[in-house]
Amino acid sequence: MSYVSEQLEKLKAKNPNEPEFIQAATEVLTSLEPVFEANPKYQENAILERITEPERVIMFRVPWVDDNGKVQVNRGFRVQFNSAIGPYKGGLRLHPSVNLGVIKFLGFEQIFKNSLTGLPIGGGKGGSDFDPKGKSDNEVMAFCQSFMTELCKHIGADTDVPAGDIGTGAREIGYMFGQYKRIRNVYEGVLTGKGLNWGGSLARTEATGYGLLYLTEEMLKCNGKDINGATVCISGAGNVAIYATQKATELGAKVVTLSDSTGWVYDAEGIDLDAVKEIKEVKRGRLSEYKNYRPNAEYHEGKFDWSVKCDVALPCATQNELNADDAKRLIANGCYAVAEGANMPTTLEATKLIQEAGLLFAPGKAANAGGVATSALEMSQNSQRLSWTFEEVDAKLKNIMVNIFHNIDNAAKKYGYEGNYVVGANIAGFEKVADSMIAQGVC
Ligand SMILES: NC(=O)C1=CN([C@@H]2O[C@H](COP(=O)(O)OP(=O)(O)OC[C@H]3O[C@@H](n4cnc5c(N)ncnc54)[C@H](O)[C@@H]3O)[C@@H](O)[C@H]2O)C=CC1
Ligand SMILES: O=C(O)CCC(=O)C(=O)O
Repeated sequence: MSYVSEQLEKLKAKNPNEPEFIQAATEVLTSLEPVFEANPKYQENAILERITEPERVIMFRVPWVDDNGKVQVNRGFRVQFNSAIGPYKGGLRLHPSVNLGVIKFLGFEQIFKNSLTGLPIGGGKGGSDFDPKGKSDNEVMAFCQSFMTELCKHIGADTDVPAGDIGTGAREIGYMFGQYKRIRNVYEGVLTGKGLNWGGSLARTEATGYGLLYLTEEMLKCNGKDINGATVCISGAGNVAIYATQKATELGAKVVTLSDSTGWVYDAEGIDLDAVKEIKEVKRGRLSEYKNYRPNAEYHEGKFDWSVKCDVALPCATQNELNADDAKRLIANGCYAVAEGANMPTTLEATKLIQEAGLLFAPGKAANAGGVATSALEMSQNSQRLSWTFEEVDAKLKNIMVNIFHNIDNAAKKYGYEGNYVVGANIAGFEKVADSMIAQGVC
């Protein structure tokens, strides 16, 4: 058994109740086999043993009082995974499915993603099993204040800088920032995704979706295809999905689907984004309302099954939302590219099928890195006490995404895996972190 396989078996035995973390680690470690064979220094320095163990896990009680005066208790997490190349950086997920294994998978992915951006940010992630859906603003504020009352002891502008993720948007970041300032008495860039009046960056809201399209556009271009004129299926209807739809449409593509946790819409004439923004960003409603705006569109209850014919598929909702059966449908329908806007939306089996069928496949840690990259640009602006224009930030974002594509393409080629961007992303993200860990000694 190879050293890498042995480490993977040990990891599985050590973390038996964390399937998402094991899934993410399996993909990364398997990709790294050729790197470990060619570079004995990584094994000698026990890099795999160290990089798969978080530097710190913080798990805490989050008590708050609901609108009926009843005490509620949630569980909070922050996994500070790796600080070799910069302060921990990564979002906070608020969703009932959150547990330690989910946050560890997200934090682990974040190490390599953040490295790929070329910016000085380490990997971390956090969140809670709190569900903001159906809660009043007052209840969301009560939760966020309680959550930050503990979290504020462990973060800081040069230590760990959280941000949004599923369930954490501008409203939640605002409440958390207010509480941090109140307790710590410092005004600093401790969170990203802040409001524009109080330290936020222009284009951060759009960044993950826009970045996904910049990378997809480059990947298609380098493989003789064009986003202009393509039919695109997108899943999700949150921050990433909305701005991916916006940029895809701007680039001349037609987006025909979106989904949320209760159902999905198919609009053959192209998604009406104003309607979606109204439903999701203003009303915080369900996609079932879409038909009120577009009577000719179809609404289907349940999970989106990727059955709509498309050229390009962009899963932008959540982990493991694109399974083997979905992949078979995409392949049968002539789809030629999949790029992940969400974190790990494609199961390992589905990824294998997609790659074996010869479709282009851009993994999330590369394709959705535009969000965290722009967060790092927000941190730079906060440090400088300056604000850049939308055009400046957007131009930097585009440049970062194009560079990421070429770096992962080159890393894949270097190790004999041309066109395998999963392997390329894992290797390109890993080398910088691993070399920094070696330079910093055993820690
Ligand atoms: N917001 C950001 O900047 C970044 C987000 N991501 C990832 O993108 C994905 C989406 O995040 P956001 O758009 O920010 O979140 P969001 O909270 O704005 O939207 C999430 C969307 O996914 C849908 N969803 C959630 N669980 C689902 C389920 N079980 N089945 C079907 N749909 C489901 C929700 O209904 C919603 O439409 C997540 O995987 C997140 O980790 C990745 C990089 C950066
Ligand atoms: O902007 C950030 O720091 C959060 C980004 C994030 O959570 C992600 O890339 O999945």
